Amino acid sequence: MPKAIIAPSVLACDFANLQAEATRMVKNGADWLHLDVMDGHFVPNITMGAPIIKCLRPCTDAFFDCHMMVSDPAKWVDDIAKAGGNMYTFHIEATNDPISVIHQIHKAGMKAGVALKPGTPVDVALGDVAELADMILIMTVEPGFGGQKYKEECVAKALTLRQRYPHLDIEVDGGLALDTIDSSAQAGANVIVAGSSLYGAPNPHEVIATFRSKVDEAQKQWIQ
Ligand SMILES: O=C(CO)[C@@H](O)[C@H](O)COP(=O)(O)O
Ligand SMILES: [Co+2]
Repeated sequence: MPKAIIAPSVLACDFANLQAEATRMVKNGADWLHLDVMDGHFVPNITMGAPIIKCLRPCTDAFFDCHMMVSDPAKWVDDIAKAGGNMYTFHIEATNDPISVIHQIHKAGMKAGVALKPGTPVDVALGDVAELADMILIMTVEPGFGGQKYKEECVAKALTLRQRYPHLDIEVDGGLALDTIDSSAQAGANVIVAGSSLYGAPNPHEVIATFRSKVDEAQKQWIQ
């Protein structure tokens, strides 16, 4: 059964101390690091790109979960692969040919994720996309900024996916915290991204452990 994977979003960290802030979460039990790449075009914000990911790569062995909020997903695949990205998750709204982008990502040696904005119906990810992708990301806020309010209505999409694809990694991203994790866990999401609720916590280790136990417990209902 898919196991809980906790992926702190470094978007909420002190970027002046990116190395220490990233490794701090790994020491606190994080499985992955979630790196939000924004191009100022697909979303109204600019964050980091391949040069920063490349600098961070020697600092940790953690799996780099690259969330690509970019208008041209095919354009950055090779750069992110060379920089040390492990998962390349692009937005389905940004391409007419998600299948060829998935193939390009695999050819570059990365896992392929496909992200859906809150207003995008889950139907676009069913069938070939879910069968070829390594992960589907259900956004629970509008992409572009950390610290937004969790949109609980989005988790119905995770439930649809989990019922059809018991082994698929399903990620949720946006507003995940101790008071919102339950609905995502119950809907079958197993990869939990959290920025503000982890970097703002006095005890990130406990928050990560709680996320993990809630997800692992909820996953038991889907498959043994
Ligand atoms: O992709 C995004 C925002 O576009 C996220 O990864 C956020 O960075 C999550 O931050 P919180 O909502 O947990 O503060
Ligand atoms: Co993200």
